[in-house]
Amino acid sequence: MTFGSELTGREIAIVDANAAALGVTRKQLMESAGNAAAGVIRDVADADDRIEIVAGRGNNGGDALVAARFLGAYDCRVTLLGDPDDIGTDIARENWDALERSTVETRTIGDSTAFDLSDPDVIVDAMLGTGISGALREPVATAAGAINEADATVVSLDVPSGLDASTAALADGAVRPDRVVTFHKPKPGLSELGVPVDVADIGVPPGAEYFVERGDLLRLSRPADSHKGDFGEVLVIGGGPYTGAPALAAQSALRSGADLVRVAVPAAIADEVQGYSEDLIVRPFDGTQLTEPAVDPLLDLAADHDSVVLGPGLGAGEATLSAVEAFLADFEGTAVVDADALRVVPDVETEATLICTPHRGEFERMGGQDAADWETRAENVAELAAELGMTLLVKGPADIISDGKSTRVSRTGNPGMTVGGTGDVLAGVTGALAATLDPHPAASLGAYVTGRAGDLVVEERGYGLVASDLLDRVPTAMWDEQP
Ligand SMILES: NC(=O)C1=CN([C@@H]2O[C@H](COP(=O)(O)OP(=O)(O)OC[C@H]3O[C@@H](n4cnc5c(N)ncnc54)[C@H](O)[C@@H]3O)[C@@H](O)[C@H]2O)[C@@H](O)CC1
Ligand SMILES: [K+]
Repeated sequence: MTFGSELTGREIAIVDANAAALGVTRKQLMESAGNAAAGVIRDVADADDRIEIVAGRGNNGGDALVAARFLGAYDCRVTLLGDPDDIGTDIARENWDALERSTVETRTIGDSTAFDLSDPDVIVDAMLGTGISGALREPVATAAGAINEADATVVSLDVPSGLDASTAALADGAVRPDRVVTFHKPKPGLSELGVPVDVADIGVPPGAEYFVERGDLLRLSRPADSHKGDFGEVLVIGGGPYTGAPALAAQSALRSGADLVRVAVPAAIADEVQGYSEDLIVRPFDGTQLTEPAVDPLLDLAADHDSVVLGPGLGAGEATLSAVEAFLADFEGTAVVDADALRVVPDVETEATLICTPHRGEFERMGGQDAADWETRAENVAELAAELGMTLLVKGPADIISDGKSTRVSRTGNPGMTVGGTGDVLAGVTGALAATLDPHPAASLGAYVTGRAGDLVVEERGYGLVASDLLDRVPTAMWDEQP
């Protein structure tokens, strides 16, 4: 179980980058795509047919340049819409250069008025794929019109040029194909076209969707023009017997990009928590631990935040656990629940969107079945997540993330991270991500980034890390390795 049965443009980019992270390059995928496309074209064309291949400047065009190489036995002409120097990627350019040195007939046109077709029997539409944005621009618009007018069988690669794979919207003047060969997985909008769609396996490694890898960082876009509040406000509710945990979670949330992080802790430890960092905005509630009287004010405070991190350092006192239950019963926002607060989750009825981050022992206490191998454990996590109706992130050598529908595994992290406090860092990172992302991607990236931060520390200093060492590696793990 991984992403959905149809991949949007954004997910395609993530899968692409994850395949590369797993050692299967984009050029290999392009080669497989072009080969698969050639197979469908052979299926459509007669041996003496005239084939016109119209290639765009992106990797969709690149696929067609590979296909042309496989169709050397046919009467084939390749038209590149633009100048070779405009070709967007090195792998497409390399395939263009190879074609130019071969016997395949090629030409380039930049000006749409020059676009003409030689009355072909088959036309291959490889102008735009999942990289489309907006209405068709020249020279694609004119070429698409000519293709639609032609008396030929039209085969579109990946998607008809003009279909936006992220929204399933068809641009005006989009190519109307007789057949589509799409790569790896169907795309939104294809099934509504009413034409045969071949889904070609192009050798994307099965882990590219299953494992959370560097490609998933593409979900994090910090637009340069962002302003305060774009990246969410997080409320950490914790502390009591422990003071470091809520401070760690809060500092992790800040390092993960949250604009504001408030920390609600018992008044008895407020000064101590503030002492960890002046960046924290401490909101004390009466007493030495969380108890019922604090719940209503906390619900009001939580309503002003995009996400809540509930649990770090709260302890498992009877009064505290019933206060946690009371809070969750009335809370309707998004919360990451960690540590002892997890004890009450299976029994509480709540409208809240929950991301629970148990370790394996806490997972079992919540009713999950632990298992030695992570495949079995993954199935059990999916089962409990479906039963409880929430997203589970079960920490372990391999972190397992599931909402009951999609299950993924993050393999970053190392044995040095069993030290206390890394769970608080994970909860804070996940809480910050949950302020702007859906629960499942927030949990997936929370696990990946926290583990990666721990790996960076060990790479630099060897074992002996303490949880606070992770803090200044979180931004590195989030931003410095974007594919
Ligand atoms: N992700 C994957 O798993 C794989 C993807 N591959 C191919 O890569 C394609 C995506 O390639 P790219 O991301 O390079 O993007 P595209 O090749 O879809 O198009 C990008 C180019 O089209 C131009 N363009 C965008 N919108 C336009 C519009 N409205 N009018 C005119 N021009 C427009 C852009 O300026 C850019 O030059 C896929 O559709 C697929 O064919 C394959 O190589 C195989 C593997
Ligand atoms: K296309």
